[in-house]
Amino acid sequence: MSETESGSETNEFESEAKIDATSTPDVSVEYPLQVDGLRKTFGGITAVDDATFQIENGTLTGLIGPNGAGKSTTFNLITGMLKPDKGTVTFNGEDITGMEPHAIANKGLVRTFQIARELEDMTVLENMMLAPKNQRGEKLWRSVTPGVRNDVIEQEEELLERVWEVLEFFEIDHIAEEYAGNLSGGQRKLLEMARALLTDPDMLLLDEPFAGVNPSLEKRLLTHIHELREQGYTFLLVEHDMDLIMENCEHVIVLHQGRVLTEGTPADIKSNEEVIEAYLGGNV
Ligand SMILES: Nc1ncnc2c1ncn2[C@@H]1O[C@H](COP(=O)(O)OP(=O)(O)OP(=O)(O)O)[C@@H](O)[C@H]1O
Repeated sequence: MSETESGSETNEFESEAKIDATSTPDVSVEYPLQVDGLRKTFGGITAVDDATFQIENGTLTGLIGPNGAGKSTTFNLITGMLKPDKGTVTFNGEDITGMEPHAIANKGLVRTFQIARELEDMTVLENMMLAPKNQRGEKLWRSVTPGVRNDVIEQEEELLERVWEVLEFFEIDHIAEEYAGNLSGGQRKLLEMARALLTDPDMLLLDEPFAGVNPSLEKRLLTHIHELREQGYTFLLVEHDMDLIMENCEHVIVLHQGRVLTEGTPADIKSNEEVIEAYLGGNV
């Protein structure tokens, strides 16, 4: 375990940094994400088959299902990495079906991405400065006096301020000068989420964010996710660890063979016979 990870155990993961309220999401939409009749086939395989669900604002929803259930494909369809054969994806009331990933991210629907190899040779701070900023986010650091040369400097300063704010929030400000390639698995996950947050999203899609993360850092990541959820951010989480899903999500959607088998509270899901059967009799 790295010094950072073990050191974090002492402060019980309480982050004092708060994300600036001016950048928190609009909470006026009850169901920001709606997926309706989504279908995707690969040759003879139907990966997603008439999937329909909606995600409530400000919630942490888990998307679960056995291997091959269609979770990753669903994520890819929602975020524009894949185009559906049928069905629609609506975000904040707008049909975003088939839009390009960057256009969807600009709307405030963002997924975390692994740090690309070329970014490993850059520091954490450089990774943050190079994080894609969406148009909404850019407005935050746009100067009030357009056309003046000092604008550029002001924008840079505002961006830097925001970068430090987000680094502090995730408690990785002390490794700002560290090369991304030297980070532990868990620290990389924190950086990935910090980069995603810098795009000023309304909703974050997390695909197995705890894979390869040690328990202490997993707890810290979860603390940050809950803090952000309380501030109004909406999360959709794909995760294989059932206990983690059941303990942390208020709503769970179960995919099976590309369809929504059932959805409900963790208690509903745990006692659902069909779900247990879908997992081949395993403990859910
Ligand atoms: N690019 C592809 N080409 C062909 N088949 C694919 C492709 N992507 C996914 N599939 C198939 O679609 C089905 C759903 O896969 P998907 O990865 O979405 O499931 P998953 O629930 O994310 O699985 P896991 O939990 O194992 O990651 C599987 O049968 C898979 O083999």
